[in-house]
Amino acid sequence: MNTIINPPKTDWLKILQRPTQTVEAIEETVNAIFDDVKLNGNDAVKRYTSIFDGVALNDLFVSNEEVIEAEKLVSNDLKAAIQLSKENIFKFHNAQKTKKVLIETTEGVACWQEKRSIQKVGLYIPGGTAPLFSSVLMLAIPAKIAGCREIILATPPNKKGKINPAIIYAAQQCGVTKIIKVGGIQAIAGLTFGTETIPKVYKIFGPGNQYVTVAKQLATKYGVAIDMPAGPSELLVVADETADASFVASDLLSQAEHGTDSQVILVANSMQILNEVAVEIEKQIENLSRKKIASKAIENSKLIYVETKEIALELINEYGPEHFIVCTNDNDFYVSGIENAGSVFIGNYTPESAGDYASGTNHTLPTNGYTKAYSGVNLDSFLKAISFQKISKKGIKNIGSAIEILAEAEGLDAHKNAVTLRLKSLE
Ligand SMILES: NC(=O)c1ccc[n+]([C@@H]2O[C@H](COP(=O)([O-])OP(=O)(O)OC[C@H]3O[C@@H](n4cnc5c(N)ncnc54)[C@H](O)[C@@H]3O)[C@@H](O)[C@H]2O)c1
Ligand SMILES: N[C@H](CO)Cc1c[nH]c[nH+]1
Ligand SMILES: [Zn+2]
Repeated sequence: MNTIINPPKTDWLKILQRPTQTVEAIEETVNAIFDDVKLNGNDAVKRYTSIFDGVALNDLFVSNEEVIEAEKLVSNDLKAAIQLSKENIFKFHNAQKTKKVLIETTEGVACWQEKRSIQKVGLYIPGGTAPLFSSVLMLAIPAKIAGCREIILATPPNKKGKINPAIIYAAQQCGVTKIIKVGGIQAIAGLTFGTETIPKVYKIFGPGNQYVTVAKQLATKYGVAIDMPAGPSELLVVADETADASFVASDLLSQAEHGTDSQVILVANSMQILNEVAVEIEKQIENLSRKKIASKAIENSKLIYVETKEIALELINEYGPEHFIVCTNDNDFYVSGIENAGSVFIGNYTPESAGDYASGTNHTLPTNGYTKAYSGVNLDSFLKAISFQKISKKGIKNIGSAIEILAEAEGLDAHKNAVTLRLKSLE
């Protein structure tokens, strides 16, 4: 891990660069696969599954037999843990329901807003290096609360053409309509264009590696909406001498183990905690089953010392981390000052893993600096807001002449006439 002391502001951009590839670097591959899937449907989807996942599939869908088998393969302990996680995610997302907003803007002019669900949604569940069944809960639970009608889940198969039973079980528990055994760019292409058997959806959700993330971004060219670019995991911890170095190191490693292109950063006002965390990382990494992946990610990672908390906060907002842990003697300063972050974890006893699995918040979050403009997945991600207005005779008299003047000033006679005719009818 690189230690950087008091970097000048002019260096921040370079220091805070993500290790992921750019859209430009992956675009060509995505475009070629999109064109092929658009033209050749399932044949192309199967061909790319064979190239990238090393398996020749006959059927792209999880069968009823596989659903029954999955239920038997998941242990009771795991089922109970899934249940607790499901309940907390449900509570937090159900509480996000909003009431109809209604207001009379001028006497006789009623305006209101109501939410409606997006009817067909595609959920991408990563499965390349770890079967992220927790992401099923994070996406399918709010989709169901919102009232989405068709919930199509796509996830890569293993070399035997199977999906991890916990993914199937979680999907079943959360009311997913269909599971497609397809991952990567070909899955996003299938959900974007539809094939002989894969339904075309209106919005695609979910995290994934850089290929999946770029494919989602390019899918928007074809009229499909996406939740956000949710790529390789990131974590930034701000800590001082009140933090526990072993806790901080464990948190940094928890996100480093996701992928070689994950990035973790420690910002500190104390050289002591910085050094202690570095030692702890070396120690703890030895016992990880994904040591190789975590070590590679740690190479992309930084320990940054800055003089003051004000400088620390400015740097953190410039980076805009997906996950932000605050462990200092003045947590309120960071909590009230944070502008750009996906999800914030406060205090020594709030590990990032809690948000990944069971606190109730959503773990599908913007990465790569997109926290500056995007929210993480929440109930509203699965809803659209429709506005309504109803104007009475009194109402049109009240606002009619203003509309006429505005329409005339824009040179739009027909707009003006639509009001003038009504006002005349009321004379
Ligand atoms: N931001 C978030 O909210 C969030 C949440 C969970 C996970 N993640 C991230 O999701 C990612 C999961 O990645 P993963 O790889 O394990 O699973 P994945 O399912 O995203 O990707 C696997 C697929 O990538 C495709 N692929 C692999 N190499 C390719 C290549 N060279 N060219 C074209 N396609 C290729 C294959 O089709 C494969 O099925 C990690 O980076 C993790 O950090 C992010
Ligand atoms: N930390 C990931 C989001 O970046 C989500 C996850 C799923 N499982 C474990 N972690
Ligand atoms: Zn995680």
